[in-house]
Amino acid sequence: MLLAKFKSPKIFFRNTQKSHLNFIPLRNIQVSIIGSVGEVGSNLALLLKQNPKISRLQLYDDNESVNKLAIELDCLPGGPTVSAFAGPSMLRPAIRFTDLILMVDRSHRKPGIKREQMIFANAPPVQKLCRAMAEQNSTAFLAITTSPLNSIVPFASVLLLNYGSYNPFKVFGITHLDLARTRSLAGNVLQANPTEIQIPVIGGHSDETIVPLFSNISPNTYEVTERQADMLTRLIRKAGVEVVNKKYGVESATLSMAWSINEFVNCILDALRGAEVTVNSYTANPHFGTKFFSGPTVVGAQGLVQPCYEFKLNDFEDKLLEKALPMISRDVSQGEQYVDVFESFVRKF
Ligand SMILES: NC(=O)C1=CN([C@@H]2O[C@H](COP(=O)(O)OP(=O)(O)OC[C@H]3O[C@@H](n4cnc5c(N)ncnc54)[C@H](O)[C@@H]3O)[C@@H](O)[C@H]2O)C=CC1
Ligand SMILES: O=C([O-])CC(=O)C(=O)O
Repeated sequence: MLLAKFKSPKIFFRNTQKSHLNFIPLRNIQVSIIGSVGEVGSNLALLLKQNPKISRLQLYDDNESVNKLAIELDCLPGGPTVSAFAGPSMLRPAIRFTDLILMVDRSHRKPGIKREQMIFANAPPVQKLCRAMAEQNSTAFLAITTSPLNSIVPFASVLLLNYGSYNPFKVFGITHLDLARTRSLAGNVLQANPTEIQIPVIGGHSDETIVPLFSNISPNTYEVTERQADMLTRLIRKAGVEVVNKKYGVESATLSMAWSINEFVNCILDALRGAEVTVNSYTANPHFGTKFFSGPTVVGAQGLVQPCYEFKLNDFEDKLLEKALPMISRDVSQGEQYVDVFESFVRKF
Protein backbone atom coordinates (compact mmCIF):
# COMPACT_ATOMS: atom_id res chain seq x y z
CA MET A 1 0.00 0.00 0.00
CA LEU A 2 1.32 3.44 -0.89
CA LEU A 3 1.52 5.79 2.04
CA ALA A 4 -0.87 8.61 1.31
CA LYS A 5 -0.65 10.41 4.63
CA PHE A 6 0.88 13.59 3.42
CA LYS A 7 -1.37 16.58 3.74
CA SER A 8 0.29 18.84 1.24
CA PRO A 9 2.22 18.41 -2.00
CA LYS A 10 5.89 17.73 -1.39
CA ILE A 11 6.93 20.97 -3.07
CA PHE A 12 5.23 22.89 -0.24
CA PHE A 13 8.06 22.34 2.17
CA ARG A 14 10.99 22.29 -0.21
CA ASN A 15 13.86 24.55 0.68
CA THR A 16 14.50 26.47 -2.52
CA GLN A 17 17.66 28.23 -1.37
CA LYS A 18 20.53 27.05 -3.55
CA SER A 19 23.30 24.84 -2.16
CA HIS A 20 26.68 25.79 -3.58
CA LEU A 21 29.43 23.24 -3.77
CA ASN A 22 32.13 24.11 -1.24
CA PHE A 23 29.70 26.48 0.43
CA ILE A 24 31.95 26.49 3.51
CA PRO A 25 35.61 25.72 2.86
CA LEU A 26 36.89 22.70 4.75
CA ARG A 27 39.23 24.71 6.94
CA ASN A 28 36.45 26.89 8.33
CA ILE A 29 33.85 24.55 9.80
CA GLN A 30 33.17 25.16 13.48
CA VAL A 31 31.07 22.87 15.69
CA SER A 32 29.86 23.54 19.25
CA ILE A 33 28.75 20.94 21.78
CA ILE A 34 26.40 22.22 24.50
CA GLY A 35 26.58 19.85 27.49
CA SER A 36 30.12 18.65 26.78
CA VAL A 37 30.89 17.32 30.25
CA GLY A 38 28.01 14.82 30.19
CA GLU A 39 28.51 11.21 29.22
CA VAL A 40 27.10 11.77 25.73
CA GLY A 41 28.89 15.11 25.30
CA SER A 42 32.36 13.97 26.37
CA ASN A 43 32.28 10.77 24.29
CA LEU A 44 31.06 12.83 21.34
CA ALA A 45 33.85 15.37 21.86
CA LEU A 46 36.43 12.58 21.65
CA LEU A 47 34.91 11.32 18.38
CA LEU A 48 34.67 14.79 16.82
CA LYS A 49 38.26 15.59 17.83
CA GLN A 50 39.27 12.91 15.33
CA ASN A 51 37.31 14.47 12.48
CA PRO A 52 39.48 16.28 9.92
CA LYS A 53 36.40 17.97 8.41
CA ILE A 54 36.05 20.17 11.53
CA SER A 55 38.44 23.07 12.09
CA ARG A 56 37.26 24.24 15.53
CA LEU A 57 35.46 22.34 18.24
CA GLN A 58 33.91 24.54 20.93
CA LEU A 59 33.00 22.74 24.14
CA TYR A 60 30.44 24.44 26.36
CA ASP A 61 29.17 23.35 29.76
CA ASP A 62 27.81 25.05 32.90
CA ASN A 63 30.27 22.79 34.71
CA GLU A 64 33.89 24.04 35.02
CA SER A 65 35.17 20.53 34.28
CA VAL A 66 34.80 21.40 30.62
CA ASN A 67 38.21 23.13 30.92
CA LYS A 68 39.87 19.84 31.87
CA LEU A 69 38.17 18.05 28.99
CA ALA A 70 39.37 20.61 26.45
CA ILE A 71 42.97 20.60 27.74
CA GLU A 72 43.15 16.84 27.32
CA LEU A 73 41.55 16.76 23.89
CA ASP A 74 43.54 19.69 22.57
CA CYS A 75 46.82 17.85 23.05
CA LEU A 76 45.78 15.03 20.74
CA PRO A 77 47.29 15.44 17.27
CA GLY A 78 45.08 16.14 14.26
CA GLY A 79 41.46 17.18 13.97
CA PRO A 80 40.02 20.49 15.13
CA THR A 81 41.47 22.85 17.71
CA VAL A 82 39.46 22.50 20.90
CA SER A 83 38.34 25.36 23.16
CA ALA A 84 36.43 25.30 26.44
CA PHE A 85 33.64 27.66 27.47
CA ALA A 86 32.56 27.27 31.10
CA GLY A 87 29.57 28.83 32.79
CA PRO A 88 26.42 30.61 31.56
CA SER A 89 28.22 33.84 30.58
CA MET A 90 30.29 31.84 28.05
CA LEU A 91 27.35 30.32 26.17
CA ARG A 92 27.18 33.19 23.67
CA PRO A 93 30.89 33.16 22.78
CA ALA A 94 30.70 29.36 22.53
CA ILE A 95 28.22 29.52 19.66
CA ARG A 96 28.90 32.92 18.06
CA PHE A 97 30.73 31.78 14.91
CA THR A 98 29.56 28.20 14.83
CA ASP A 99 28.07 26.37 11.83
CA LEU A 100 26.61 23.43 13.73
CA ILE A 101 25.38 23.53 17.34
CA LEU A 102 24.89 20.15 19.02
CA MET A 103 22.56 20.35 22.00
CA VAL A 104 23.21 17.29 24.22
CA ASP A 105 22.63 18.93 27.59
CA ARG A 106 20.83 18.01 30.76
CA SER A 107 19.15 15.19 32.55
CA HIS A 108 19.07 11.65 31.32
CA ARG A 109 16.16 9.34 32.08
CA LYS A 110 15.90 7.36 35.30
CA PRO A 111 14.07 4.00 35.66
CA GLY A 112 10.29 4.40 35.84
CA ILE A 113 10.35 7.83 34.17
CA LYS A 114 8.83 8.27 30.72
CA ARG A 115 10.57 10.41 28.13
CA GLU A 116 7.73 12.96 28.05
CA GLN A 117 8.23 13.68 31.77
CA MET A 118 11.74 14.93 31.01
CA ILE A 119 10.57 18.22 29.53
CA PHE A 120 10.42 19.97 32.91
CA ALA A 121 14.08 19.25 33.68
CA ASN A 122 15.38 19.68 30.16
CA ALA A 123 13.56 22.75 28.84
CA PRO A 124 15.63 25.43 30.70
CA PRO A 125 19.00 24.89 28.96
CA VAL A 126 17.21 24.58 25.60
CA GLN A 127 15.54 27.95 26.21
CA LYS A 128 18.87 29.54 27.14
CA LEU A 129 20.46 28.19 23.99
CA CYS A 130 17.60 29.44 21.78
CA ARG A 131 17.87 32.91 23.32
CA ALA A 132 21.64 32.91 22.77
CA MET A 133 21.21 31.75 19.17
CA ALA A 134 18.66 34.49 18.46
CA GLU A 135 21.08 37.10 19.80
CA GLN A 136 24.35 35.77 18.46
CA ASN A 137 23.96 33.28 15.67
CA SER A 138 20.66 32.65 13.96
CA THR A 139 22.19 31.06 10.87
CA ALA A 140 23.71 27.97 12.49
CA PHE A 141 22.25 24.48 12.15
CA LEU A 142 20.81 23.38 15.50
CA ALA A 143 20.79 19.62 16.16
CA ILE A 144 19.22 18.38 19.38
CA THR A 145 19.34 15.08 21.27
CA THR A 146 17.98 16.36 24.60
CA SER A 147 14.97 14.31 25.75
CA PRO A 148 12.05 14.25 25.09
CA LEU A 149 12.94 14.78 21.46
CA ASN A 150 9.34 14.68 20.17
CA SER A 151 8.51 17.74 22.32
CA ILE A 152 11.86 19.50 22.73
CA VAL A 153 12.32 20.13 19.00
CA PRO A 154 8.88 21.84 18.70
CA PHE A 155 9.62 23.68 21.98
CA ALA A 156 12.89 25.03 20.57
CA SER A 157 11.23 25.87 17.27
CA VAL A 158 8.47 27.98 18.87
CA LEU A 159 11.01 29.75 21.07
CA LEU A 160 13.20 30.59 18.09
CA LEU A 161 10.10 31.81 16.25
CA ASN A 162 9.16 34.02 19.22
CA TYR A 163 12.70 35.38 19.33
CA GLY A 164 12.51 36.18 15.60
CA SER A 165 15.15 33.75 14.40
CA TYR A 166 13.43 30.51 13.46
CA ASN A 167 14.54 28.77 10.30
CA PRO A 168 12.52 25.52 10.02
CA PHE A 169 15.11 24.16 7.61
CA LYS A 170 17.88 24.32 10.20
CA VAL A 171 16.43 22.69 13.34
CA PHE A 172 16.98 18.93 13.67
CA GLY A 173 16.30 16.24 16.26
CA ILE A 174 18.89 13.49 15.89
CA THR A 175 17.26 10.05 15.52
CA HIS A 176 20.23 8.11 14.14
CA LEU A 177 20.25 5.97 17.29
CA ASP A 178 16.95 4.38 16.24
CA LEU A 179 18.44 3.68 12.83
CA ALA A 180 21.59 2.17 14.38
CA ARG A 181 19.55 -0.08 16.68
CA THR A 182 17.26 -1.15 13.85
CA ARG A 183 20.10 -2.10 11.56
CA SER A 184 22.06 -3.94 14.20
CA LEU A 185 19.09 -5.88 15.65
CA ALA A 186 17.79 -6.77 12.18
CA GLY A 187 21.33 -7.79 11.18
CA ASN A 188 21.38 -10.28 14.09
CA VAL A 189 18.03 -11.78 13.15
CA LEU A 190 18.82 -12.01 9.44
CA GLN A 191 22.44 -13.01 10.02
CA ALA A 192 23.40 -10.12 7.79
CA ASN A 193 26.13 -7.50 8.14
CA PRO A 194 24.25 -4.52 9.68
CA THR A 195 26.45 -2.05 7.82
CA GLU A 196 25.24 -3.50 4.55
CA ILE A 197 21.51 -3.22 5.18
CA GLN A 198 19.32 -0.13 5.11
CA ILE A 199 15.92 0.11 6.81
CA PRO A 200 14.04 3.43 7.02
CA VAL A 201 12.85 4.36 10.50
CA ILE A 202 10.07 6.93 10.64
CA GLY A 203 7.73 8.52 13.20
CA GLY A 204 9.19 10.00 16.38
CA HIS A 205 11.61 9.04 19.15
CA SER A 206 9.64 7.31 21.91
CA ASP A 207 8.38 3.84 22.78
CA GLU A 208 5.08 4.36 20.92
CA THR A 209 6.28 6.43 17.96
CA ILE A 210 9.36 4.72 16.51
CA VAL A 211 8.21 2.98 13.30
CA PRO A 212 10.84 0.85 11.53
CA LEU A 213 9.85 -0.06 7.97
CA PHE A 214 11.25 -3.56 7.50
CA SER A 215 9.25 -4.00 4.30
CA ASN A 216 11.54 -1.34 2.78
CA ILE A 217 14.75 -3.20 3.65
CA SER A 218 17.53 -2.90 1.14
CA PRO A 219 19.02 -4.91 -0.45
CA ASN A 220 15.60 -6.41 -1.10
CA THR A 221 17.04 -9.90 -1.21
CA TYR A 222 16.47 -9.85 2.56
CA GLU A 223 13.01 -10.42 3.93
CA VAL A 224 11.71 -9.74 7.44
CA THR A 225 8.57 -11.73 8.28
CA GLU A 226 5.69 -10.03 10.11
CA ARG A 227 6.52 -12.05 13.24
CA GLN A 228 10.15 -10.92 13.11
CA ALA A 229 9.07 -7.32 12.40
CA ASP A 230 6.78 -7.37 15.43
CA MET A 231 9.50 -8.73 17.72
CA LEU A 232 12.17 -6.36 16.35
CA THR A 233 9.90 -3.32 16.63
CA ARG A 234 9.27 -4.10 20.30
CA LEU A 235 13.01 -4.50 20.93
CA ILE A 236 13.89 -1.25 19.14
CA ARG A 237 11.20 0.71 20.95
CA LYS A 238 12.30 -0.67 24.33
CA ALA A 239 16.05 -0.35 23.68
CA GLY A 240 16.29 3.04 25.44
CA VAL A 241 14.57 1.92 28.63
CA GLU A 242 16.48 -1.37 28.56
CA VAL A 243 19.77 0.57 28.74
CA VAL A 244 18.43 2.86 31.49
CA ASN A 245 17.37 -0.18 33.57
CA LYS A 246 20.58 -2.13 32.95
CA LYS A 247 22.61 0.88 34.09
CA TYR A 248 20.40 1.18 37.22
CA GLY A 249 19.50 4.76 36.31
CA VAL A 250 23.08 5.99 36.61
CA GLU A 251 23.02 6.95 32.94
CA SER A 252 21.08 6.26 29.76
CA ALA A 253 22.53 5.35 26.35
CA THR A 254 25.85 7.17 26.13
CA LEU A 255 28.40 5.50 23.83
CA SER A 256 25.79 4.42 21.28
CA MET A 257 24.29 7.91 21.38
CA ALA A 258 27.66 9.59 20.87
CA TRP A 259 28.38 7.18 17.99
CA SER A 260 25.01 7.98 16.41
CA ILE A 261 25.45 11.75 16.73
CA ASN A 262 28.88 11.36 15.15
CA GLU A 263 27.29 9.57 12.17
CA PHE A 264 24.80 12.40 11.81
CA VAL A 265 27.51 15.07 12.14
CA ASN A 266 29.66 13.43 9.49
CA CYS A 267 26.81 13.71 6.99
CA ILE A 268 25.95 17.28 8.00
CA LEU A 269 29.57 18.35 7.55
CA ASP A 270 29.35 17.20 3.93
CA ALA A 271 26.05 19.05 3.58
CA LEU A 272 27.62 22.24 4.94
CA ARG A 273 30.22 21.96 2.18
CA GLY A 274 27.58 21.69 -0.52
CA ALA A 275 26.71 17.99 -0.86
CA GLU A 276 23.14 16.70 -0.55
CA VAL A 277 23.06 14.03 2.15
CA THR A 278 20.37 11.92 3.79
CA VAL A 279 20.19 11.80 7.59
CA ASN A 280 17.63 10.30 9.93
CA SER A 281 16.14 13.30 11.60
CA TYR A 282 13.05 14.66 13.37
CA THR A 283 12.28 17.98 11.72
CA ALA A 284 9.44 20.30 10.77
CA ASN A 285 7.42 18.23 8.33
CA PRO A 286 3.90 19.04 7.10
CA HIS A 287 3.33 15.76 5.28
CA PHE A 288 1.86 13.57 8.03
CA GLY A 289 -0.41 16.03 9.86
CA THR A 290 1.86 16.16 12.92
CA LYS A 291 3.93 19.31 12.15
CA PHE A 292 7.14 17.42 13.08
CA PHE A 293 8.14 13.96 11.92
CA SER A 294 11.26 11.80 11.76
CA GLY A 295 12.65 9.80 8.88
CA PRO A 296 15.24 9.90 6.13
CA THR A 297 15.71 13.61 5.45
CA VAL A 298 17.65 15.26 2.63
CA VAL A 299 19.93 18.07 3.82
CA GLY A 300 22.14 20.53 1.90
CA ALA A 301 24.23 23.59 2.66
CA GLN A 302 21.17 25.71 3.44
CA GLY A 303 19.63 23.09 5.70
CA LEU A 304 16.76 20.75 5.12
CA VAL A 305 16.07 20.20 1.42
CA GLN A 306 13.30 17.65 1.69
CA PRO A 307 11.78 15.97 4.76
CA CYS A 308 10.51 12.42 4.30
CA TYR A 309 7.10 12.28 2.67
CA GLU A 310 6.19 8.88 1.27
CA PHE A 311 6.90 5.20 1.71
CA LYS A 312 5.28 1.93 0.79
CA LEU A 313 3.92 0.38 3.97
CA ASN A 314 2.53 -3.07 4.62
CA ASP A 315 -0.56 -3.47 6.83
CA PHE A 316 1.51 -4.07 9.97
CA GLU A 317 3.51 -0.85 9.45
CA ASP A 318 0.39 1.06 8.49
CA LYS A 319 -1.20 0.15 11.83
CA LEU A 320 1.94 1.15 13.73
CA LEU A 321 1.95 4.52 11.99
CA GLU A 322 -1.78 5.04 12.58
CA LYS A 323 -1.16 4.59 16.32
CA ALA A 324 1.99 6.71 16.32
CA LEU A 325 0.59 9.80 14.59
CA PRO A 326 -1.75 10.96 17.42
CA MET A 327 1.08 10.38 19.93
CA ILE A 328 3.47 12.53 17.91
CA SER A 329 0.83 15.26 17.63
CA ARG A 330 0.30 15.10 21.40
CA ASP A 331 4.05 15.38 22.03
CA VAL A 332 4.39 18.27 19.57
CA SER A 333 1.55 20.14 21.32
CA GLN A 334 3.16 19.46 24.70
CA GLY A 335 6.38 21.06 23.47
CA GLU A 336 4.68 24.03 21.82
CA GLN A 337 2.41 24.72 24.77
CA TYR A 338 5.25 24.39 27.24
CA VAL A 339 6.72 27.60 25.82
CA ASP A 340 3.92 29.68 27.43
CA VAL A 341 4.12 27.77 30.73
CA PHE A 342 7.88 28.17 30.80
CA GLU A 343 7.98 31.86 29.82
CA SER A 344 5.28 32.84 32.35
CA PHE A 345 7.17 30.91 35.06
CA VAL A 346 10.41 32.71 34.16
CA ARG A 347 8.62 36.12 34.22
CA LYS A 348 7.36 35.45 37.78
CA PHE A 349 10.81 34.68 39.22
N1 LIG B 1 17.63 11.29 21.83
C1 LIG B 1 18.26 10.20 22.22
O1 LIG B 1 18.23 9.18 21.54
C2 LIG B 1 19.05 10.22 23.49
C3 LIG B 1 19.03 11.34 24.25
N2 LIG B 1 19.76 11.42 25.39
C4 LIG B 1 19.67 12.67 26.13
O2 LIG B 1 20.91 13.37 26.09
C5 LIG B 1 21.02 14.23 27.23
C6 LIG B 1 22.39 14.08 27.92
O3 LIG B 1 22.56 12.77 28.42
P1 LIG B 1 23.90 12.38 29.23
O4 LIG B 1 25.08 13.00 28.60
O5 LIG B 1 23.87 10.91 29.40
O6 LIG B 1 23.62 13.07 30.62
P2 LIG B 1 24.71 13.43 31.77
O7 LIG B 1 23.95 13.45 33.05
O8 LIG B 1 25.89 12.56 31.67
O9 LIG B 1 25.17 14.92 31.37
C7 LIG B 1 24.30 15.97 31.45
C8 LIG B 1 24.90 17.27 31.00
O10 LIG B 1 24.00 18.29 31.41
C9 LIG B 1 24.65 19.17 32.33
N3 LIG B 1 23.72 19.39 33.45
C10 LIG B 1 23.12 18.46 34.20
N4 LIG B 1 22.36 19.04 35.14
C11 LIG B 1 22.48 20.37 34.99
C12 LIG B 1 21.96 21.51 35.65
N5 LIG B 1 21.12 21.39 36.69
N6 LIG B 1 22.28 22.73 35.17
C13 LIG B 1 23.10 22.87 34.12
N7 LIG B 1 23.64 21.81 33.44
C14 LIG B 1 23.35 20.59 33.88
C15 LIG B 1 25.90 18.49 32.80
O11 LIG B 1 26.92 19.44 33.11
C16 LIG B 1 26.25 17.63 31.60
O12 LIG B 1 26.96 18.37 30.65
C17 LIG B 1 19.84 13.86 28.14
O13 LIG B 1 18.78 14.77 27.93
C18 LIG B 1 19.44 12.48 27.64
O14 LIG B 1 18.10 12.15 27.94
C19 LIG B 1 20.60 10.42 25.79
C20 LIG B 1 20.67 9.28 25.05
C21 LIG B 1 19.86 9.06 23.88
O1 LIG C 1 15.78 6.19 26.74
C1 LIG C 1 16.34 7.25 27.03
O2 LIG C 1 16.03 7.97 27.97
C2 LIG C 1 17.45 7.74 26.13
C3 LIG C 1 16.99 7.57 24.76
O3 LIG C 1 16.22 8.34 24.24
C4 LIG C 1 17.34 6.32 24.09
O4 LIG C 1 18.26 5.62 24.52
O5 LIG C 1 16.68 6.00 23.08
